[in-house]
Amino acid sequence: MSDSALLSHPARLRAANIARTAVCLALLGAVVLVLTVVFGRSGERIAVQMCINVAAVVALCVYCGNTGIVSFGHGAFMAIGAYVSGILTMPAAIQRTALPDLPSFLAGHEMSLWLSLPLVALAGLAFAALSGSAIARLMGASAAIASLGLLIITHSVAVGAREITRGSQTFFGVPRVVDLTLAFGAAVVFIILARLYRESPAGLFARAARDDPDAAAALGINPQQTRFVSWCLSGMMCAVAGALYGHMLGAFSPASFYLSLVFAHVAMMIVGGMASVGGAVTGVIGVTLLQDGVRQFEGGFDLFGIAIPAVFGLTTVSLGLAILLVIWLRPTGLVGSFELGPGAGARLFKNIIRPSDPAPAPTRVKESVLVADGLSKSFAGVKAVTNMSFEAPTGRVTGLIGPNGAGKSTLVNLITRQYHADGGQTRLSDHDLSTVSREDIARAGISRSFQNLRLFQGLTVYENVIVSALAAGHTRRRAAEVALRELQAFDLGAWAATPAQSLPYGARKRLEVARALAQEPVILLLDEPAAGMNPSETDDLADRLVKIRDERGLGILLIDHDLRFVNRLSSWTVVMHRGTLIAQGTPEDVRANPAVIEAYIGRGRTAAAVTKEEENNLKQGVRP
Ligand SMILES: Nc1ncnc2c1ncn2[C@@H]1O[C@H](COP(=O)(O)OP(=O)(O)OP(=O)(O)O)[C@@H](O)[C@H]1O
Repeated sequence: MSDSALLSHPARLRAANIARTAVCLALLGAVVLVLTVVFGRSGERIAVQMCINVAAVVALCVYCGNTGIVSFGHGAFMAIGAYVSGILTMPAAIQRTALPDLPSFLAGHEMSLWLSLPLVALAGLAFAALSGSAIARLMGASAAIASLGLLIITHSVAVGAREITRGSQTFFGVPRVVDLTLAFGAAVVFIILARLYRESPAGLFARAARDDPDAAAALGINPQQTRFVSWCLSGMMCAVAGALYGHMLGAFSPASFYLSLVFAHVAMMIVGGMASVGGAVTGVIGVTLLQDGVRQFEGGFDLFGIAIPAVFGLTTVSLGLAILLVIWLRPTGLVGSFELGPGAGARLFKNIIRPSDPAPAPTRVKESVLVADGLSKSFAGVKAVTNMSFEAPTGRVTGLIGPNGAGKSTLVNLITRQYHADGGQTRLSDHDLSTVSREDIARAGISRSFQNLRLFQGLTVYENVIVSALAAGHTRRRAAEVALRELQAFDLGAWAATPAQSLPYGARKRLEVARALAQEPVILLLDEPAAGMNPSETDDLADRLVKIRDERGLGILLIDHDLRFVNRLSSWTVVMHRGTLIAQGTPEDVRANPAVIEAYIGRGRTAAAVTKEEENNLKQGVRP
């Protein structure tokens, strides 16, 4: 493969990412310019506030956008940042009056803002690590409520710690050094940081775990760890944004960082769309302009000679209406799940991977054997799998068949440790896998597809595959090569920049197999990869899998109800019925086995009573 082809593909994606970041920056820059040129001093004041809000909401989105969890706790980090920086930068003379009982190690530092910011970031990080060790364990509504609890606790502590914060009284004397240049610069740095994190391996892992924690864990990604990393980075950035906010205000109290600020930021994030940095920026701009526009009319106005009286709370009501409207018309926010700019919806960068780009050569896996030894599992008395033993070596496709409810998927879930076995053992050659974590199964070289599609819906086709290669421990460059190879192997290159959720059904099924293969597994477990495909799509998938089996030498455990598909690929078939092994052998032997015929066709009849037509169907591999 030519170097230029290899280089051009990551380079094209990098260019698309830079262009998307530039779109965010240009959007903010244009609004700031218009505000300052058209409205002068008052416009500049709004622009400073807007830029600080952009920094805060983008920081909030680092957690919320990448994990899918709405946090109400980020006001706590902003408060910490503002108070830490306020204390460190306050002139000593004012400090003696304002905070006479301040502990001596905190007093009289008189630092510049620039010196205080790294300490603010450290304080934010330390608090985030402490709180994150608990909050990162939670998902969804529980995590959101826990974050609200964090906000309430921090607020109470701030009100109570009078020697340090002046309690609920105004904390004054903080140098007002934040001008438009500094606020805009901070917003730019925060946007770039958030974009870099979003596209980094850690950001991709977090987004994958957000979309499907089980599928992410099956790739070796630890969902809790990804939430912790996002929380820490987000908390640290929020603390810095809080410090800047404090230095913009000059005087504040714990109430300045409490519910009204938090809800305003969450509203901005929801209006714009929390899954993207562009969404955060758009939300802040939209809500700020709406609020400032409506505020002009709050004190009453004249409409064609009719005096409209003052409406108290008009700004809040309009914000509430905006949120309702957006949630109703566009639940994912104005920008949606994907970044603004080229690449979104695969419009401009449709052919990120051209069909003409040659794929790097696949590697042959080293010989191993997957051994299931006496595996059992019951669900509330239902024996799903009982004492199942079989082997699936590399270099062979092992078919695993059985009627509905036979226990095939449960068996795969036991091997991949999604379920914990009641008894028995799984080994990969000499490596005992019976007690390792789900993530370690992937690291041991076993990857899988799921019976029901479990793609990362908020990721593009390319991201779905590269995240798998990155999770397998490849460098970014190597992961890009592997992703390119798998996308080509499954004819998905033209859809590289398309959101996975927009693919046609057959392509989605192929993408799940491509994603599993990007781990370069020793053993691949395919749970009904052809389910729902039409005959030509099934044949096409079979051709691709045959090629992969021959080229790479990996072992495949193939489950499917389409016996023609299974028989075409596998040279050894394992048959389950009611959770137990009823036969195994070559496909021909298995087809002639009376127990198999009875399990499939008998339904209470004996093998002798099977009609000629039914027997022929089974022999030809027609789906029973
Ligand atoms: N999480 C679960 N909780 C309770 N029962 C379960 C669970 N998973 C599977 N079962 C039960 O275990 C038995 C085996 O189900 P399983 O899905 O493994 O069979 P299968 O062979 O994969 O079936 P199919 O071919 O229809 O997918 C069924 O009776 C099923 O209802």
